[in-house]
Amino acid sequence: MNAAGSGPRDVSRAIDALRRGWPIAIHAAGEDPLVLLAVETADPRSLDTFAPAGRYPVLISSGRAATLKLTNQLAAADPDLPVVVEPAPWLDFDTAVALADPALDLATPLKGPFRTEEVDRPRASLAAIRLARIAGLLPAFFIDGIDPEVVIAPEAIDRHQDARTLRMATRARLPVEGAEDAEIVAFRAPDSADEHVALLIGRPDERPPLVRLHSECLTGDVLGSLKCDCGPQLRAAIAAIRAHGWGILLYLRQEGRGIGLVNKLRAYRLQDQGFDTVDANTRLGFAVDARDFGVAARMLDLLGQRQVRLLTNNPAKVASLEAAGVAVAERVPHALPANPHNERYLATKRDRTGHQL
Ligand SMILES: Nc1nc2c(ncn2[C@@H]2O[C@H](COP(=O)(O)OP(=O)(O)OP(=O)(O)O)[C@@H](O)[C@H]2O)c(=O)[nH]1
Ligand SMILES: [Zn+2]
Repeated sequence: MNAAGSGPRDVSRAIDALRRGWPIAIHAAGEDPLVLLAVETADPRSLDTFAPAGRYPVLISSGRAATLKLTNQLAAADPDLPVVVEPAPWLDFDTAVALADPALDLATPLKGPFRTEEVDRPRASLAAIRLARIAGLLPAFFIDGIDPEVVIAPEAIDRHQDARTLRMATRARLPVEGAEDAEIVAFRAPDSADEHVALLIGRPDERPPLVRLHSECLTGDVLGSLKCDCGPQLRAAIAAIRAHGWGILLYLRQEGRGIGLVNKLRAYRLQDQGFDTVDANTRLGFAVDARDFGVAARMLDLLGQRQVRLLTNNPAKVASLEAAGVAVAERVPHALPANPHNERYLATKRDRTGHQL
């Protein structure tokens, strides 16, 4: 096996490989390499090439394992660690897909029984689950197959996600509805495809800016989805900043609270089956909120702002921005009227994720 790649570019290669259905390995210091093939992008042929002897344990996230009631054999295990499902004659490709993808949980009972074991390469396993999220894939892998070309270290993923590499790319005037004097500033990091933008509204004065951190929501922002409150919040933020006199709207490319568009739509499909927004994320195997507001702090820093008034109902956003070095002088509530389609979503945010609505 090649030496573990250490540059962030290797992470881009690893993400690309996983999305194409090619194996990669994660090699943490002091552990054996963990060879991975993403279940979502594998097919029976690539699995056969990956594991010619037909032995392929499956690595799934802790949340997914708990959903499938596969954690009870692991009494002493760390509840946050991913879980390995041991090979079994009935663990064929389709069954592995059913382990990975909750879409059919209610329709087809899972074959079994399955034996699970604690991961013996905890750092690489955690990094694998993280990488799946960054790649927008389901967090489940066939493991221990043939040596792949791309090998990365967990630290390379940290560096890949490091907000300090973000730079201003360009800026221009952008008159928008509700703020005709706005200016847009685009930010880019060398190793990430995410292009974040800031909308600067009004003329700075001695007061801290009114700031909104808006996480991308294609369905709400662009298509007018009524399932969430994003679209109205986006427009109301521009109006509130204008009314305050000046401020900044950060449009962060953190679709689906950081799990990506496809995984968010998978969560919506689970919500169609009756699960709420919190349980849907857990069933998929993700954290309830996978966002990192370090990017927002870095953007504010590059714009010369270290103290803000923050438009949000989410105290976790305030805490995470402060942890990243931006002082929040005041939290300004940003609640909008509910509609029949987002009533339950807003109630879940209030009751389960601490939103002050
Ligand atoms: N995973 C997932 N993401 C969702 C769902 N509904 C909306 N989102 C995403 O949640 C994000 C919107 O959250 P925000 O409005 O920025 O933040 P918040 O945590 O609700 O806090 P506020 O600042 O009070 O609005 C966007 O990235 C949406 O795509 C859902 O059901 N599941
Ligand atoms: Zn939304």
